[in-house]
Amino acid sequence: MNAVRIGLLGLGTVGGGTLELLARNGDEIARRAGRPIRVTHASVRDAGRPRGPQAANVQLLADPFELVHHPQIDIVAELIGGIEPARALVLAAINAGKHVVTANKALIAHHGNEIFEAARRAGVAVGFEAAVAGGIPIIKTLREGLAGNRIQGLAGIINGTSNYILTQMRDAGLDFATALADAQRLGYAEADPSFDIDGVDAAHKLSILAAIAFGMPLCFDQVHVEGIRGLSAMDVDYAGQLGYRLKLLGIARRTERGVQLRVHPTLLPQRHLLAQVDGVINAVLVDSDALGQSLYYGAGAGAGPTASAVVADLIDIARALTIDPEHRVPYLAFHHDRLQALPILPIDAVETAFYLRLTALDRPGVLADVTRILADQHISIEAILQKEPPPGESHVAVILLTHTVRERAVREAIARIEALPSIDGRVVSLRLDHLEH
Ligand SMILES: NC(=O)C1=CN([C@@H]2O[C@H](COP(=O)(O)OP(=O)(O)OC[C@H]3O[C@@H](n4cnc5c(N)ncnc54)[C@H](O)[C@@H]3O)[C@@H](O)[C@H]2O)C=CC1
Ligand SMILES: N[C@@H](CC=O)C(=O)O
Ligand code: NA
Repeated sequence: MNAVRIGLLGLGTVGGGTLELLARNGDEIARRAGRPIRVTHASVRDAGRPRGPQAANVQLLADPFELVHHPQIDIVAELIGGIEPARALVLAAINAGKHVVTANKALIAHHGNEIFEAARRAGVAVGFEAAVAGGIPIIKTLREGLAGNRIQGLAGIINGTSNYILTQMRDAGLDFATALADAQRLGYAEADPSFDIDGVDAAHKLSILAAIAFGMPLCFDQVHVEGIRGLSAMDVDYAGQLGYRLKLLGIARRTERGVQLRVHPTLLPQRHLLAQVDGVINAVLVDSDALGQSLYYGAGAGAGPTASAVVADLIDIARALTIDPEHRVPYLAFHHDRLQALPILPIDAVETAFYLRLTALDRPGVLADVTRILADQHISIEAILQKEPPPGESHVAVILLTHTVRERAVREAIARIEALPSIDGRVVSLRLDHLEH
């Protein structure tokens, strides 16, 4: 049978890994797909850069638009990243009748609705498994493996770079900047690493997961986003002393009042499976009614793991080339005309437990003032840790863990606590979750 011909846009970490994997496992891939899958063309920004031996038989095109219109290409793999020109290239490929595979979560989160609509009109397929949690087949799992379930929620570590940084800070005592530089060197970070550390990349991925899990259009703009940039080693340490670990979580949960969509650092009990997920590894915990809780774990970034997902999509499309497009698995798992625009809860209305760290004058009565304010807001306390002041210091660190409470109540309490003359500076607040539902 004729080979399926691939045009690669970008030969960086993921493009290079894809080329390498297709070459390494070519025979088995052909047996699975029913025909060989061959990269025939690639478009790169720097044509003069030396490429590996796998690129020897690949024709390099300077103009990526020439590639997407090339008559001898069946599937275009967009692996350059960013919004433009990626969006224009993907839409041009679709309109030229090409199938598309992309690892670009920013593109799908912002323009997925438009891209899927264009693909539906053109009768072509768009694969984006690599866009969420790298090599973990989480999109296939939600769309196909759990298709019989009602999915109530999911929580995941879905940014490898920030998890790598948190792990290196905790275990190797590295500072933030050194750990980030390592993640960049290892090919985990985005071209603009602020996307990783400010939670934006995780929010891109969360919006994709939520759309697929709940059957709603993509709504990235409604995700509440906080990253790890402001975390201090002190809070990582205190969390540990209280039996918790800090992780950047993406959480999507259906409640009676609306859908929670949020990315923020979260304290997790040390014994929780997600608390054990370290380094570049990602994991997604899914709550669904028939199966119960299930956990998906694996490398969330890097050349090989991401190529694993890209190549799986290429094989899926190669297998489906003979199938009527109307009968393919829907992009967002639910039929496109059956998506529901569910209300998204503002973060003020979300209920969760909290870790609060305050710097207080070491004087009788201060703690009583604080607990009175919390009681006024109906916030009950689960644990208190008070550190001895260092010699000569007049202030102590006090850490409070609360029971579950409405976010608005905590914000009001924090404002009143910060106004107390006996409290120094800002109150550090981090959400805490046992993820038991
Ligand atoms: N690195 C990783 O672990 C993962 C990356 N991704 C996504 O995969 C995509 C690619 O990421 P990486 O390979 O890490 O980036 P990269 O920066 O290593 O590679 C991108 C390549 O595209 C080339 N490029 C940029 N603009 C171009 C243009 N107009 N025409 C042709 N080539 C162009 C660049 O020269 C570069 O070689 C991004 O969307 C990223 O978010 C997804 C999952 C994991
Ligand atoms: N920068 C991302 C790459 C994979 O999506 C990450 O660190 O997870
Ligand atoms: Na994936």
